[in-house]
Amino acid sequence: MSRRLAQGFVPEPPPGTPVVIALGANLGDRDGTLDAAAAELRALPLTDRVRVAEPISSIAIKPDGPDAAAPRYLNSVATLRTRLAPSVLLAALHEIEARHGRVRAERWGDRTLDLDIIAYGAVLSADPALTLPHPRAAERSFVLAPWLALDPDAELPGAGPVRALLDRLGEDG
Ligand SMILES: Nc1ncnc2c1ncn2[C@@H]1O[C@H](COP(=O)(O)OP(=O)(O)OP(=O)(O)O)[C@@H](O)[C@H]1O
Ligand SMILES: Nc1nc2c(c(=O)[nH]1)N=C(CO)CN2
Repeated sequence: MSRRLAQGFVPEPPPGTPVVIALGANLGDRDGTLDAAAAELRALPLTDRVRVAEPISSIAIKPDGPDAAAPRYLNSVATLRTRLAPSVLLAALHEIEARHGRVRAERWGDRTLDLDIIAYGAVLSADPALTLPHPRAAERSFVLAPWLALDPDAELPGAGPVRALLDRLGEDG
């Protein structure tokens, strides 16, 4: 045994990768579902420093644009550190979605819970099964606004400061 271990030195685990997750819900008890999902993120193995933004209400965006007839969304963002690999984290998020009755039918259809990985450290991936950063994050004020509220210095890898991205969306209406 090394002298440091013999002296009771317990090494810190590696700190993990900073990850940003978007949460959205527009069916059912949206508040309750987001609260439960936040608790489930806090309970993930090898994961700590989970912070969750105050949810915002947003109009449903459908493939043809904003849809005032669809139920409004509650959206939030969580930041955390994890030592789970990206694919393992995505599988865990799909399990959480499934526990909340998520059904995948039409594209951008109404849903009880959606969990997307917005960024996993500075990892860039074009894999359709897990594209990083999330390819539509920079266009989504319902992602950028709660993220900025959690972290005023947030940066979307490859796209720049979240504050500037959000300002740009504001100018476009
Ligand atoms: N960064 C990512 N986060 C979550 N899922 C992703 C990501 N990149 C690719 N995917 C893949 O996208 C598939 C569809 O995900 P999902 O049903 O949540 O899409 P969506 O929420 O309807 O649309 P959008 O991707 O525009 O938010 C998932 O099965 C997953 O494999
Ligand atoms: N307001 C809002 N609209 C959406 C959302 C969402 O989370 N919030 N998610 C979508 C697909 O992920 C499609 N449209």
